[in-house]
Amino acid sequence: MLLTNKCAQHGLGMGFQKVASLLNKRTYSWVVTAAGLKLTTKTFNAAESRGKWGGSVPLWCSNRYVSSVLYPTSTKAAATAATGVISNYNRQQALTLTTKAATKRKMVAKLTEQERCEKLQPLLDAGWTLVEGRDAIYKEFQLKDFNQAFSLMTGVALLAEKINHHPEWFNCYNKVQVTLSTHDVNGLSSQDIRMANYLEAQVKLLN
Ligand SMILES: C[C@H](O)[C@H](O)[C@H]1CNC2=NC(N)=NC(=O)C2=N1
Repeated sequence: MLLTNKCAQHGLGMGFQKVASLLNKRTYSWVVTAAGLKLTTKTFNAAESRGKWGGSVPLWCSNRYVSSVLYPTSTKAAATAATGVISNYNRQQALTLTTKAATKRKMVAKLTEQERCEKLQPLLDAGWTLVEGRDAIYKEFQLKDFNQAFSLMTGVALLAEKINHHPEWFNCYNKVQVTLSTHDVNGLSSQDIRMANYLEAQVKLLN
């Protein structure tokens, strides 16, 4: 479960990263709920939390909503900062995170204009097209037969799971129609470039 990029966009990524890196402290006084941050008197000691949940600190995330995150009392400033950010943050947005993933996950952001020139243009030259009304790219691949089409899709599926980035696609016999966009940033990101380049490379190997 990872911090979504919407959080990073609103600066929550920083707040959470700061707080997340402190989540190994011993006592807590703030709780994040799906409705936002609230004060709590709960205290955990690291030994108990480690024993009880296995990880260093429990993060109660169900599906895509944080039901509670406990902040260290000694960092009320950080929690206040996070509170401040969360209070400005549309609470209806889904957010899921873990301490490890929150600190490690590389936040993807929408492609900049420069990146679009440098990284997107070569794909457009290779036959990808911009999707009308969306910040997304599309290409139809025609393979030799269904077997080739499906082996291409298998490779993409493995990559998708590895980088946690999934295509929108349709397959009919030897055709694979692919649309790429990053839902978390509502547009194109480096993840889409990476997946498109992977597709281009795989198709070259198959043909
Ligand atoms: C919760 C999960 O990590 C996110 O929804 C991932 C999954 N796969 C994804 N795939 C795509 N194309 N865009 C995303 O923003 C995305 N986000």
